[in-house]
Amino acid sequence: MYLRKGVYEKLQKVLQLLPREYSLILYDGFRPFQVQQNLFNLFLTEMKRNNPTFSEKEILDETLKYVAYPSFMPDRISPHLTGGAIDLTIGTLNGEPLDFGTSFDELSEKSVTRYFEHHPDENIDALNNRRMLYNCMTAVGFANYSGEWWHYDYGNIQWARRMGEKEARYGAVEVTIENNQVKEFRFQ
Ligand SMILES: C[C@@H](N)C(=O)N[C@H](C)C(=O)O
Repeated sequence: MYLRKGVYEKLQKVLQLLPREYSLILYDGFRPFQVQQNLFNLFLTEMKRNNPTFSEKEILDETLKYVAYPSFMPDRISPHLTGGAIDLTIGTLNGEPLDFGTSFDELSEKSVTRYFEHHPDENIDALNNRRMLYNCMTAVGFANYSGEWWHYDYGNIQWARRMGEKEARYGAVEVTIENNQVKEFRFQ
């Protein structure tokens, strides 16, 4: 997995804040454009299959809650293309994920970070675990995407907007891929 150095350093700080019996499980970091595009198409197809009565617009609007549109445009860069976005959870020291109330990437309203704040009786463990991740991540400077409890940003345009920063620190990263390996990075 590739990440911006600043993101990696902040994750080290998060590990120091977490109670000693826990670890961080990293699901996804930097994504090349092609990967974002494939993910977007996969989610769109899944959304269509799950909601056969939805209009094209409803399918698109719902899909965009769970995956960013693949874009290099500076004011709407997909966050994972910058290396400044991380999808993660908290696990035991054996790498077993704690209960966060949904699986990673679940297409469900329960994936909204604050869902259990409004439904605490449904799953108090998930509520507390989401709070633990949120508090540790925001304490070191990450900003959460409110639609997904596992997605945090640092340094990209989404982070800058949520934090009231004048500008992003990280733009998009383009890569050349050969034989499924990254051969060259180009920083915008
Ligand atoms: C696909 C999911 N893990 C994700 O990363 N969603 C956000 C919104 C994204 O694509 O940036």
